[in-house]
Amino acid sequence: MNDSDVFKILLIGDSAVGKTSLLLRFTDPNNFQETSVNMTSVDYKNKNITIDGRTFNLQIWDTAGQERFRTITSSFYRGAHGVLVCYDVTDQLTYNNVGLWMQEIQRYGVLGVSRVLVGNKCDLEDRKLVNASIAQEYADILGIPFIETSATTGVNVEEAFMAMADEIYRNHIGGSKPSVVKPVCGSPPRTKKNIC
Ligand SMILES: Nc1nc2c(ncn2[C@@H]2O[C@H](COP(=O)(O)OP(=O)(O)OP(=O)(O)O)[C@@H](O)[C@H]2O)c(=O)[nH]1
Repeated sequence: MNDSDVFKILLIGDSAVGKTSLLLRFTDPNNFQETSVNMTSVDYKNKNITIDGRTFNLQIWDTAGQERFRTITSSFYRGAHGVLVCYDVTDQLTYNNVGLWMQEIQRYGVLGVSRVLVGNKCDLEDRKLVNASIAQEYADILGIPFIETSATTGVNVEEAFMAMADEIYRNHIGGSKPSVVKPVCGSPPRTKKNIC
């Protein structure tokens, strides 16, 4: 596998939005246990995926709690192809802070880094505070995919990482595959073609 076939992907967002859970659910779905998430200190995990018949290695990095102290350094962002910016759909503040995380990406990220906006914990329907249409509007303004996920049930987790991989594939490799994302838990798929 060439270096160009490795996609470095970061998970960022406020503390406790479910970044580690998403990472573990995606990379090891059969062994996913919520109880082990808090005890696990993850740096990064790998998973191979296929796009247009070509295999790519996703190297997915977790902040391992550094964001609590706002000590994410520029080295974390170095060489990143894509960033999943995560918030918790039941916690308005984590959504309000998404703009700050976008600024961090601009400040430290490489030019043209791909982004996907992820609203996690969509299984907690009764406690939902962040309206998906507001998040979708924001993502549309930025020209990036938006998707709601649940690391607990697994809903849309694979789709979120695949949307990220598709973005990187198109932006960095020059592939033409459009991201097809099902943004809200249970809504019909949506094709995104107008990414800058
Ligand atoms: N209901 C529900 N709970 C979730 C979901 N994802 C994560 N959680 C819970 O939310 C809490 C925080 O999850 P983490 O995966 O540790 O979140 P994090 O963003 O990595 O947190 P830090 O390590 O502080 O950065 C844990 O108790 C998880 O079990 C989800 O999709 N639904």
